Amino acid sequence: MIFTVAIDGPAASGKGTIGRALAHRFDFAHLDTGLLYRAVGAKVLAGGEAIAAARALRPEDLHAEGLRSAPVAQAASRVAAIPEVRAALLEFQRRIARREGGAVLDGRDIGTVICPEAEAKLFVTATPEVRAERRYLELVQSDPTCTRDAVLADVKARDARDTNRADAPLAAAEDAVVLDTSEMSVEAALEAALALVKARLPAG
Ligand SMILES: Nc1ncnc2c1ncn2[C@@H]1O[C@H](COP(=O)(O)OP(=O)(O)O)[C@@H](O)[C@H]1O
Ligand SMILES: Nc1ccn([C@@H]2O[C@H](COP(=O)(O)OP(=O)(O)O)[C@@H](O)[C@H]2O)c(=O)n1
Repeated sequence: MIFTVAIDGPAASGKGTIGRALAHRFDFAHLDTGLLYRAVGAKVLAGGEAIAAARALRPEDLHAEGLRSAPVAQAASRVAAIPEVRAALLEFQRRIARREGGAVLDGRDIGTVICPEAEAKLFVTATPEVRAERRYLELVQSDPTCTRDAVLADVKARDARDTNRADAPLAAAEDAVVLDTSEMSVEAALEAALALVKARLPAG
């Protein structure tokens, strides 16, 4: 069966949490596409050139140390605005999206550009303040010097860059179901996502 769940939304809205849970539930593959841009961003921070790094990206690069850090997130959103970087990463994502056995991809442009034909599309969002608090609680564990204000500024800067770029900007597909998780528990968000996927799965 070919079945794609496309999950898009701004930073720290809960895309990955929902994506992982759905993939586990239905035994689908899961690709956190942000990791591709983070891996390219990390290579640029290490002195590489963005387009060359994107073209040379290998699956093991997605497991590199430190990809979740704030500086790598900012570098990711800068390289993500370069059309040649996006083009270099497109085929890999499409192949996974349409693989036999089902797939969940989360990112910014899955329902709009990578897989417009996805059977189920979710746009997960929350207020910048709620998202920054969630991300702060994660980041402070590995970097005790990080502050709520700095994380909120990072989230807002990245959202603005991702939304305003010309190529594949962050946007909800017209046929996406919007899930605002600002006042939703993880469990409630998962339940809503699960209901959408179940409704779209072929009967039987
Ligand atoms: N509905 C929710 N309520 C509270 N915390 C959440 C919710 N969804 C996700 N989180 C937490 O917020 C953080 C960011 O979630 P994540 O799924 O990694 O977001 P994204 O993939 O959009 O960046 C994680 O620590 C996650 O446990
Ligand atoms: N499909 C995607 C996924 C991520 N990205 C970029 O990669 C950055 C990091 O994405 P991410 O999904 O890991 O970020 P979080 O939502 O986890 O904070 C984003 O800010 C975007 O600039 C993108 O442009 N397109």
